[in-house]
Amino acid sequence: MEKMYFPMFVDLSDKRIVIVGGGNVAARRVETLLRFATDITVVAPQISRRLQELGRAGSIRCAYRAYDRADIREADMVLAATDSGEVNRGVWEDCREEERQSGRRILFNSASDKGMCDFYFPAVVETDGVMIGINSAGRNPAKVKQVRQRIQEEFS
Ligand SMILES: C[C@@]1(CC(=O)O)C2=NC(=C\c3[nH]c(c(CCC(=O)O)c3CC(=O)O)Cc3[nH]c(c(CC(=O)O)c3CCC(=O)O)/C=C3\N/C(=C\2)[C@@H](CCC(=O)O)[C@]3(C)CC(=O)O)/[C@H]1CCC(=O)O
Ligand SMILES: NC(=O)c1ccc[n+]([C@@H]2O[C@H](COP(=O)([O-])OP(=O)(O)OC[C@H]3O[C@@H](n4cnc5c(N)ncnc54)[C@H](O)[C@@H]3O)[C@@H](O)[C@H]2O)c1
Repeated sequence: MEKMYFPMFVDLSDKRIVIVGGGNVAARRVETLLRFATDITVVAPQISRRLQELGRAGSIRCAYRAYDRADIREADMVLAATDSGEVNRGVWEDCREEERQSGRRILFNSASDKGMCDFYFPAVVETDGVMIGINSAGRNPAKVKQVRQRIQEEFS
C-alpha cells in the first residue's frame, strides 16, 4: 500500500518559495501558490509566457537561467519541476546538504519523483471560505484532477 500523507494546512504567507523549472507544471503550481504566498521565485532558462507576465506584474521573481545551488540557500520551500529527473534530483540533494550545513529545514517537492517529496502538491478548490486540498499519494493524479473538477462543478 502507498503511504498516505496527512493533509496539513500551513501558513505560507511569509515563506520564501523557489521553483526550479518554468514550464507547464511550474506555471500551474505558481497559479495555485499565489493564493497563499507572496515570495515566489522561478528559476529556468525557458520561462512560460504566463509566468513571464506574472514576473512583469511583480507577482513573482523570474531568473532566466539554469538552476544554481545558491538559488535554494535562503529558501523555506523548494519545488523542482524541470523536465530533467537528473536536475530535479540534484536540487533535492542540494536542499538536504543545505539543511545539514545550516540547520534550517527546507520543505522539498519533486514533480518527477514522489519518493523525494516532503509534501505532495494538492489539487486545490476554494468555495465560500472552505479550502479543499485533494491528493492520492501519486496513485492517480488524473483521478485527482477529475475529483477537483467535479467539486468545482458542484459548487459553481
Ligand atoms: C494534483 C496535481 C497538482 C499540480 O500539479 O498542480 C498533481 N498532479 C497533477 C496532475 C498530473 N500529474 C501527472 C499527470 C500526467 C499523467 C496522468 O494523467 O496520470 C497529471 C495530469 C495533468 O497534468 O493533466 C503525472 C505525474 N504526477 C506525479 C508524477 C511523478 C511520480 O508519481 O513520482 C507524475 C509522472 C511524471 C512523469 O511522467 O515523469 C507526481 C505527483 N503529482 C502530484 C500532484 C502529487 C500528488 C498526486 C496525487 O495526488 O496523486 C505528486 C505525487 C508529487 C508532486 O508533484 O507534488 C495535478 C492535478 C491538478 C489539478 O488538475 O487540479
Ligand atoms: N507532478 C505532476 O503533476 C506532473 C505532471 C506532468 C509532468 N510531470 C513531470 O514534470 C516535468 C516537467 O513538466 P512540464 O510540462 O512543466 O515541462 P516543460 O517542458 O513545460 O518545462 C520544463 C522546464 O524545465 C526547465 N529546465 C530545464 N533544465 C533546467 C535547469 N537546469 N535549471 C532550471 N530549469 C530547467 C526548462 O527551462 C522549462 O522551463 C515532466 O518532465 C514530468 O517529469 C509532473
